[in-house]
Amino acid sequence: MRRALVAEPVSTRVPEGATGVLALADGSLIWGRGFGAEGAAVGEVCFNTAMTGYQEVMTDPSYAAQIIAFTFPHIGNVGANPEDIEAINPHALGLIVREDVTDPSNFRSTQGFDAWLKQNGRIGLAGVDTRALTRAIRIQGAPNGVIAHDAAGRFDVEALIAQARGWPGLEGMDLAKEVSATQSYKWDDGLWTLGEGYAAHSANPDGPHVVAIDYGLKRNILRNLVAAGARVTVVPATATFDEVMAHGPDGVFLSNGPGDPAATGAYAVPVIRELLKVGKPLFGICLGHQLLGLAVGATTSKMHQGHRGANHPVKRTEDGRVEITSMNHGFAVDADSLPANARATHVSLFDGSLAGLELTDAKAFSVQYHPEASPGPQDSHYLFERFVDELRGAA
Ligand SMILES: NC(=O)CC[C@H](N)C(=O)O
Repeated sequence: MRRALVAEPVSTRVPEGATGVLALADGSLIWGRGFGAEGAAVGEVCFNTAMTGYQEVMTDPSYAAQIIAFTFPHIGNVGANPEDIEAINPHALGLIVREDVTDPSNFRSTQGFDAWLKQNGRIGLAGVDTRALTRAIRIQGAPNGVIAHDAAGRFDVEALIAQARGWPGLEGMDLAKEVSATQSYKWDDGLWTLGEGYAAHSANPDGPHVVAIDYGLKRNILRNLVAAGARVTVVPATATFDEVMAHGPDGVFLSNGPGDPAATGAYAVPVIRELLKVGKPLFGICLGHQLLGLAVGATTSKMHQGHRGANHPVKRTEDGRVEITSMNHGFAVDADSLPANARATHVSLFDGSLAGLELTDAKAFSVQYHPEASPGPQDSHYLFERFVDELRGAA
């Protein structure tokens, strides 16, 4: 039987001063101080070990339906700003932290983190022993739970536990089409405010044309494609092969995104297979990598322990070089399921899981990690140049 996160029997009495709680499907209750928005949200509880980038993490659409425990104790102290977001809205449901969020101290801050969370309807829970929570998650896998915040300290804990138990879990869940853009758009159409340096780049009128399929994409991927010299058009997750081709792509980018790749694969894989058939060069990141794997006949599985952080070492099989990478994934392509026309290009040095693949009979490659990661590390930026340079040759 799984070990509960706190000693049994669990008391349902609200401790003095508690204004927030994490209620897990196994009946565990982790009390703390609520911040950000009030309310309750149900999802998968996972942890992230990055020391910086909490705003990027909260707005990364790949975190839809997830509640993130940050292992770094000081979160929120550089406030919030309009530049560090990976999507217009946050997608993570909430966050769990050790220390209370302090007033911001940073020249880039335009708003306190607490106010930003309130404004965006995201719930925080502070004062939690995040080390103990992380150890428990490592042992038992990412549990389902409800994060709740009520300033008056009123909680119906039985109902919260029941809600956590009733949530079906991420396996089998397609979330890509929920977070995707619903209409195509050109990245350089002024929809995004990127600052002066990027305005110059974003024109790239003669650059190769990349059509990016948005399964939940992060802005910084588009910035990196543009910085490498491409013109970029974004299409929705559910775009058909004909819709993708109507934009006249030189190459197609398969984005990151939330949920179970096998579920999203139901509509994404047939499109990717068609693209391979007509010889379109492909580059995939994270969910896009998993979908490319599925498209060539590999399988994906939910990992016991996902990878989420900014210092994950990955070995490049070609030359043994180690890249320090950012990661955020809970599923992986099963290395032993790769077909004969695919080879493993990168391997995680934490657990040996597959971190990159390349087709030997097509111009298509993908990585499980996030080369676009902002803030850093930047070891893997070369992948954007490799893709766009390849398209230049083909354009
Ligand atoms: N960042 C991503 O694209 C995540 C992919 C997938 N949802 C996973 O958790 O593995």
